[in-house]
Amino acid sequence: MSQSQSSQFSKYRIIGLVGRGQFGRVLCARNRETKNLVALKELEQKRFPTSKLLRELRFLISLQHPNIVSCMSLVHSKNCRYLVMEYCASGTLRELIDHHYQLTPQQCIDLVIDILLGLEHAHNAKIIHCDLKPENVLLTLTANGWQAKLSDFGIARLSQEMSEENGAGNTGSPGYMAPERFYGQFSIASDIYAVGIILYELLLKDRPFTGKPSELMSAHMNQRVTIPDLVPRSLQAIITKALQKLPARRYTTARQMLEELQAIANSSEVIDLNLEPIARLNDLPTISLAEQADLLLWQNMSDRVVAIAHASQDGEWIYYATANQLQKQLVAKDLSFYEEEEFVAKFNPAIAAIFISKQIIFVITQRSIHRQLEGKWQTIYQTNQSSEIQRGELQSQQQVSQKFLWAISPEADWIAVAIDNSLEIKNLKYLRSVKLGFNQRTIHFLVPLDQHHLVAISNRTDTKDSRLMVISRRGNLMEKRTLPSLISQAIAGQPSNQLLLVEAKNPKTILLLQLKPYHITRIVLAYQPILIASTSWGYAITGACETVPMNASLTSDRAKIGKTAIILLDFYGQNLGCLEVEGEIVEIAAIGIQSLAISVIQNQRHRLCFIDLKELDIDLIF
Ligand SMILES: Nc1ncnc2c1ncn2[C@@H]1O[C@H](COP(=O)(O)OP(=O)(O)OP(=O)(O)O)[C@@H](O)[C@H]1O
Repeated sequence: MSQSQSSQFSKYRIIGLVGRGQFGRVLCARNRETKNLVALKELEQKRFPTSKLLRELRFLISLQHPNIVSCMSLVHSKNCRYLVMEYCASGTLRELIDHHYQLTPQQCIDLVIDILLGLEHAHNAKIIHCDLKPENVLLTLTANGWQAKLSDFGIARLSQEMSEENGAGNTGSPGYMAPERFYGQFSIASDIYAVGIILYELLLKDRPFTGKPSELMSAHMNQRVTIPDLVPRSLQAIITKALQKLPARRYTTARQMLEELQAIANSSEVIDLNLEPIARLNDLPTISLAEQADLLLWQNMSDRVVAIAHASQDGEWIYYATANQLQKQLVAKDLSFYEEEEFVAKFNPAIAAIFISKQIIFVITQRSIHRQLEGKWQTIYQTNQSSEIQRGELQSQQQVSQKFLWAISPEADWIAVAIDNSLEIKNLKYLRSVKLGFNQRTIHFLVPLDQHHLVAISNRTDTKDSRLMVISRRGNLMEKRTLPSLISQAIAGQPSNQLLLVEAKNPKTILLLQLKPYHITRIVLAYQPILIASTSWGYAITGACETVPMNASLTSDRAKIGKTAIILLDFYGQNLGCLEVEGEIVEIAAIGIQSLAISVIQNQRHRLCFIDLKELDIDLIF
């Protein structure tokens, strides 16, 4: 490795800490020139003497394969050495396994096939991994699943070598270690054994052997593996062969195991395999709110509530819009009482959304007449004594079919408005604005990110992917990323830098996207999301309890909804609980930190309902 290669730490801009391993920290960084993301992995000088590390690096850099995390170089900062690696934005296979939901059998097999392809390439280059486990399999997102990439090649082997030299015995993870590894021996067959355990764990959310390291050692060496009958015989046979105690009885190459898996991957036995019951073991109970009437505060409304927002003062001031009217109402923080609603103002065209920050209430109105859009935003500055009104127009001269999109900064000092491929960001204090054009690219979603930035998302139907652009409030393009799917909804999370996106092609699938460090988690929900509210602890997502036909129009679908589910997710996408409400929820908003407000239609009656989450048996971190 040349000196110039190893001294270019400054060409990377650190974006954030991704994780910590036994060798040190892993950072997400951007190459200032190419704008590509990389992972910088700290390697302690003491643990890895430079000569040995450089020897190993020669192998690592030569290992180029789509299923192996590629290593680019070694760079030095003042205090540390870093391995520069390809960045994998969807975390590790461990995180995927630990989520509540179950992957499909096809997804499990595809991930294992990826692992075997990477292993085959390394084994052909005479490199054995030695420490294969879900923590060392990194993921990138693809259109329908993930691409698995093996990491820590060489470093694991070097670490093993260093421990042996120091008389410390074996390194490795006992849960995945083949029997011979406990005697300090390893071969291609030891990696195959670890793949067998990973396949078992992906399918069954458990490992064949668990316990303390000494118990694990004895189990790997002596105990027979039992595979539940649920797993088809063809898959059982593959796992059993990979997990033979004697290395010579296992698959002799990764290719052999891969071909057997490929042969059964599309068989009816595998396609029809229903792994859902396994995931259900971890499922949280669904709370039916009809049976818990005392936790709710219901109120009959004369009209449909189309928008809800709140401002916290001595109690919770709830603002809500019914068509052209904005009203407000004081509700006690513990929902023990509410006062009569008060009229605030009338609007024309009808209200589409309201947003409150500090004492400013934003009201967005819009209507479409003959494919011509008419829209306004209006702010009402409210204090106890007076209210001051500021108005702005959202005018479009063009014939357009889509809506205006808008994003308001958390402290309401700018508003961004997009229509088709143009974007205007208006500073509300100085009433100055910047305008941007995006050539042929239509903006489909606009999301405020923090006080200084917003995100514009554009779906590209020709390439079936979407482009995400981080734009500063002054109109500078800060960051561009491509997502491998089309998006049908996008909202900002309350920790700035997080977005929740719904995939258009996989309608039950959401993406939680973290920008610093860059991270994407794909989550499959039990229901197809309809409305999403971001809260101080995560997200509340409504979904129709009945399956909604994919090709039916939204309005006709909604008419059929008898019960609506509210799925509660934390910021990591973990399921916190599920509520079921009679009727159709047409609007949802977080009220303070522990309540939700929902607008419900049931038997053609309109109701506004407040739910006190603190009283429910749900572990929310308030
Ligand atoms: N190339 C990468 N791209 C994105 N994230 C990465 C990358 N490499 C590592 N990470 C993240 O950093 C964390 C720590 O990684 P690291 O490889 O140092 O430790 P580990 O594999 O968890 O444990 P060990 O130190 O035992 O190998 C991982 O859990 C993963 O989330």
